[in-house]
Amino acid sequence: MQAQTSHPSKNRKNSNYKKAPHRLLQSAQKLKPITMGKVDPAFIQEPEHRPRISYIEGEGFPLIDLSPLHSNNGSAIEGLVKEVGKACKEWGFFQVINHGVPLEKRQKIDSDSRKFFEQSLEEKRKVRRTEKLVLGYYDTEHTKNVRDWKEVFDIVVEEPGLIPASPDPDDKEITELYNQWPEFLPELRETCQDYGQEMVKLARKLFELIALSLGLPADRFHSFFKDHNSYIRLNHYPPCPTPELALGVGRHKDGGALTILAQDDVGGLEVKRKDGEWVRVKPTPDAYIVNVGDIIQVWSNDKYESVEHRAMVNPEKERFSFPFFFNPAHYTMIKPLEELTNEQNPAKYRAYNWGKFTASRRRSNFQKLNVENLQISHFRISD
Ligand SMILES: O=C(O)CCC(=O)C(=O)O
Ligand SMILES: [Fe+2]
Repeated sequence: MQAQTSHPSKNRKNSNYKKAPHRLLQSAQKLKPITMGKVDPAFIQEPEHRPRISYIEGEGFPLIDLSPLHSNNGSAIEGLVKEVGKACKEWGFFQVINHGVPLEKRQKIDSDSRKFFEQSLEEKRKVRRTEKLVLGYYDTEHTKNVRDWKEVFDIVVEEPGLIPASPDPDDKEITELYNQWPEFLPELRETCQDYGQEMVKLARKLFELIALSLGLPADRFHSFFKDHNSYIRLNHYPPCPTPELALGVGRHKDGGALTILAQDDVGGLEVKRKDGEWVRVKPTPDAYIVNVGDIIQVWSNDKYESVEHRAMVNPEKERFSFPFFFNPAHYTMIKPLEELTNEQNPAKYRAYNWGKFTASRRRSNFQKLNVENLQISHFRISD
């Protein structure tokens, strides 16, 4: 299937929001967003970043059938590699079907997440994230200093997760990260572990396709992920009475290597197309949404770019999504691959340490800093 860019006005749709019923207002109040009849200003986006209630559905958004991976048909695989390369270059995002992840694993994480988030705040806060315990439940995340209309639960796929204790380059201490599991839902542990293993398998296959699409050997990236530092996030976006002012997740790029997202059938993910338009990714049953993270951008020396995205909220329906963030080992130095640079196309980035990069990002989760959090652009070599 081809990635096409069609004219935005052709795909414009009205989502026809109705007034939020009182009952839903109450459920949204669990996040305590409404003070004195007004939405807490912490959630309100600057006017230029507010979502549009009428949106463009990205009809040209690439949908890639991975079935050739399960056959031994060389020319079909070649076609697939081309499709992946084109999608990475033109969108930085694509959906995959026939990916080999058993549907039951996805259904299980979906149903367990629903059970988890419907518990009282008091129960969920028993497994809440703190500065020391950085995994678990969290409902006050901010993206670019505006609060997100969501609650999340974070899990590392391989335990213990290892990250530097601080962003300070001279501090060699490594922190071990352990998952926190809720007592009221003991099966969540196995569900997430199983799902995580499936995601790792899929991510490795996708990396083989990405490597081939860059003219590299299929296994070129594998060694970076030997001690991978990947995690799963369960996202719950409650109904929001003012979806025109707030976002479930504010605009951002993913800092890791590759993200694989499962979204439910409500929809809300928007991707910034290369022409600058925000387009909505239409939910496709049992498809996964894949996006290039900042690390692929650096490895490929900007051939594939990490793209901004955000999640809209809905006045009537709650929404769930489950991103899997595939990240290399903390000790990995990220820099443009030598095979992809030469005199005409010199490296555009200085090498940086992945663990220190995440440690710096984590610190800004807990302290309101006046500076922008660390970005790959800070390592860009000026022309
Ligand atoms: O929920 C979504 O659709 C997007 C979530 C996302 O981008 C993230 O958690 O990084
Ligand atoms: Fe994201």
